[in-house]
Formats: sequence, structure tokens, C-alpha cells
Amino acid sequence: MPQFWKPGTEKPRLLDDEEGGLLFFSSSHSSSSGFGYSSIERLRQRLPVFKYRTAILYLVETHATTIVVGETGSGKTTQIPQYLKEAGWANGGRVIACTQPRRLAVQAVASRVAEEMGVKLGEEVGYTIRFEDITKNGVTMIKFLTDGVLLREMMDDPLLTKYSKKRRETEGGVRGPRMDPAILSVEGRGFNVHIHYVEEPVSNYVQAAVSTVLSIHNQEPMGDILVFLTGQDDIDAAVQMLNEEVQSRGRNSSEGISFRVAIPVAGPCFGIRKGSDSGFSTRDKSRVKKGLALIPSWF
Ligand SMILES: Nc1ncnc2c1ncn2[C@@H]1O[C@H](COP(=O)(O)OP(=O)(O)OP(=O)(O)O)[C@@H](O)[C@H]1O
Repeated sequence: MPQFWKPGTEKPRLLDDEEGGLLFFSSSHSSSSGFGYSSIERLRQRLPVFKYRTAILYLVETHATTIVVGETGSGKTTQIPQYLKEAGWANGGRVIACTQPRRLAVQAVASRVAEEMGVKLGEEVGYTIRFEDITKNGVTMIKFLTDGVLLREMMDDPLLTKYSKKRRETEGGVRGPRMDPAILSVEGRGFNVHIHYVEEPVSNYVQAAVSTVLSIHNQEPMGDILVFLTGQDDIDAAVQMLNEEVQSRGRNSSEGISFRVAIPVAGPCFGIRKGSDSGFSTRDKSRVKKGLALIPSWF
């Protein structure tokens, strides 16, 4: 269950994303997801990529390039760096690098992996984004960074010598890995996804997204709805429309919708929870108006 910052509890660290979003990270070292270590281990093992752990390690060992294809949420980003670390790829002061397109994704995933490993962010697991280097020389084994930072590092060090590369030892001497890329397809999804299309093009997709949210809210049982929009303006407009709807429902019925605005990680989105259990109901107009980001820690 995601955890939120509630009045009276320790204030989480607030990160400002360059795309204009905001993200809360739990500042405590304990599991911000509220799961204990063994639950995290169980969650890790339930991810689709876990079944492929040995195959991935074998392919990485034997090929210069391994391409892993899998559904979103299957565990590629959070798990594969950990598998590599567990297999010794970060021994001897080497570093496992994992790039993400955006700063916020880098911070979120580094924070999550540090939590899964039970370590403090910035030590065994760190990240580097422009103007911020949360890594420790000789200590950091898994480093998340933006594509841009990696490119910059390549300008100074084209062979990326500090990152982990292995050569296969054979009786006849040292032999390099195979140069043809290995491609591995991870089957399975973390969540069931059903895709529905509108029958006709819509002239205002923000309005259409809001109408869809309301119709899901009216027809489906209790749960969360995530909406992906293209930018902050669209998110603000959608929040405003929903806020107006909530206010008018508030006048006419006791039914509530609470929602939190989230964060561009891979792409801008916001989340809505049916019911009013989060303590951050949209009836708290001041929060909504300020566009305050109320973020589950797993975003
Ligand atoms: N910050 C987080 N807090 C809680 N759970 C998380 C967090 N980040 C990821 N997860 C969980 O870990 C799972 C794997 O996420 P991961 O990012 O590794 O998937 P992925 O295959 O890399 O997805 P994508 O292709 O979208 O990058 C997710 O399904 C989610 O359940």
C-alpha cells in the first residue's frame, strides 16, 4: 500500500523535477512502501523478470550486448541491476550503470532500488543527474543516471572504464564475449491491462480523459485510476475539471473522490482514488488549487 505524507509525520524530501513536476520521497531509511524486507523480497520474486534471472546473467556473461524486452513494470529497471550486482558485476570497485531518460525517473528508481536493497540512497545505490551527484566513490555499486549525464561522461572517458565489463577466461587465454547481441523477451505483465479505444477521434482529449475517469468512477468498484497526459497544463486543466465535478457532487451527494496529482516519471500522469480515504480529499480546495503533489512513494 502506498504511503503518503500526513500531517504530524516526518516530512518527506521534496524533489523538484525539471519538467515541472514534484515528487515526494520518504526521508526515513525504513521501507517507505510500508513493506518489510521479506515482503519486498517476495514482491521482487513475483515480478515477471525474476524467472529470467539466470538466463539474463548467462547472456550478459557471454554477449557484449544483451537486449531485454518486457512489459512495463516487469522489473527490467529495478531488478536487472540488482541481479548483476548479486552476480558480482560490481566487485572490485566497478559500477553498474542504468540510464533513464529523465531526472525524476532516475531519482525515483534509485530510491526504490536502495529501499529494496535495504541501503541508504547515495551509498551502494546512488544516482547522478545534472548538478547533483548522489554517489560515493568506491562505495556505490549501482548508479542510475540520465542519458545526458552518461553521454557527458563518455566525452571524458569514451571507454567508460569505471563501469563493469567482463572478459571470458578460457584455457587458451582471454576471449571476448560474442559480439552479436542477445535478445531476451520477458513474458508476463505485472498488472492485467485491457486496451479500449474511443470509436471516433475526440476534439478535446483532456475533456475526454476526464469523462472517462468519471465514467470509470461511476461504473467500477473501488480502486485507483491513473491518467497519463502530455504535460503540466493538461494535468492542471484535468484536475480543475475534476475538482469542479467533485464540488458539484459534494453538493448533491455524500460520495467523494479523493485524488492526488502525480508526477512525470516516464511521462506526466495523475492518480485518482475512488472513495475518500487518503486524507487528501479534493474537498481540501487549497491543496488542489496549489497543485500540491500528493504522491504515492512508488511513483
Ligand atoms: N518506487 C517504487 N515503489 C514501489 N514499487 C515500485 C517502485 N518502482 C517500481 N516498483 C515496482 O517494481 C516493479 C518493476 O518496476 P520496474 O521499473 O523495474 O519495471 P520496468 O520493467 O523497468 O518498467 P518500464 O519498462 O516501465 O521501465 C513495478 O511493477 C512496481 O510494482
